[in-house]
Amino acid sequence: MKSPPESTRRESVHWTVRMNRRNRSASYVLLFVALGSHLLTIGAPAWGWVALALNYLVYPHLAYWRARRADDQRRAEMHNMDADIVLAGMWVSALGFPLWITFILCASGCINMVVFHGGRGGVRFLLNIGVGIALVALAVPLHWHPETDLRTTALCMAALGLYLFAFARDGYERAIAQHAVHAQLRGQFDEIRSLQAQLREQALRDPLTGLFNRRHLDTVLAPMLERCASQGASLSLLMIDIDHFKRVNDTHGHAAGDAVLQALAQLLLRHVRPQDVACRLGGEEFMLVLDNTPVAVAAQRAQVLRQAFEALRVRTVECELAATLSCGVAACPDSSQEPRALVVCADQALYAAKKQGRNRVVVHAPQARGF
Ligand SMILES: Nc1nc2c(ncn2[C@@H]2O[C@H](COP(=O)(O)OP(=O)(O)OP(=O)(O)O)[C@@H](O)[C@H]2O)c(=O)[nH]1
Repeated sequence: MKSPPESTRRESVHWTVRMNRRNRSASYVLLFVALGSHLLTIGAPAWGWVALALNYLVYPHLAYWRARRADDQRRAEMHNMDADIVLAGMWVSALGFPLWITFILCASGCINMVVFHGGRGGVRFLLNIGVGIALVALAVPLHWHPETDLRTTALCMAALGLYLFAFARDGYERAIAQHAVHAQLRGQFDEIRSLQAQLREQALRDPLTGLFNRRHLDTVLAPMLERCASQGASLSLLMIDIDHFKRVNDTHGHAAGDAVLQALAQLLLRHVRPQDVACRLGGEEFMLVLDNTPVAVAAQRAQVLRQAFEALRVRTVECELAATLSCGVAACPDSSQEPRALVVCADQALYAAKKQGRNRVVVHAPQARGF
């Protein structure tokens, strides 16, 4: 993979590098004071002070500089943390394992490792501290000098307290930031879900009339028929077509035709029950699925609809329109129990209604009945 250009690399600093720089610089000043107090007590030679200044005042900046320049900044920062602990191991062993100093260096190093590596971080900490001790042991014999004076002990306590405070504050800030991101994601997720629901609804609706479309009919008809069959109930289809609709368009324009289609859709919605399904199949063709309705009742309802539409006046800006409809009725189980066949039966009945002069209801049956 191509690494980002030098300028971009400089500007974007990984959050681990940024956070550790701040924490390392601050806590290392505290450690400089605490360890300096101990060096003062034991009368350390000049090179001890130089090493202390290099490690606790200069090294944090070198570590940051190195990680920031790295191609993989996070990885480089993890190596910095390894180096922190190796150096801590060298200090505690060189000083004869003073208990308080050993405790604060080990506690802070171990916490860091576990936070970034989980349980394995504990093992990594032990390996690194062991390497530090071993390096010193290779150079000088190890000795045992566990005591620190009161001043150094108090400074160690203060340094550890401040380190833990800074650490906890970082954890708090990260938790707050994560909470904000989580809330934002939840908001976006809810929005996506509501858009999906809208899309699903739109995919099933005819945009002009708001009625269901043929796709929805195909989805619901088979299960409705199955339920009726299992309950021994009837289900009726009303296939409705506006008569001479082309004339409406040709005479009054497409917008007037649309108004008639919408008026019929409203009429159908006023006449259906919640369990019925009203669809626009396309053009000027509509379908009503009347749940749990025997054919005779369906024919009566179709007749009521036909009359209501005939009496309806559709007002547009330019004119007032009237139209009629023809309707074919087919019922389950009378005509068929199979969805497609039942639709074909209703279509045949509609065709018969048109053929018989329009503005009428025809029921599909072995002996077709007209009204
Ligand atoms: N305004 C409008 N017209 C439409 C729409 N969809 C289809 N049409 C028109 O509906 C008309 C249907 O005409 P035909 O299929 O010949 O039927 P018809 O004139 O109603 O004649 P019959 O059904 O035999 O009584 C055509 O002129 C189509 O252009 C629509 O969404 N809006």
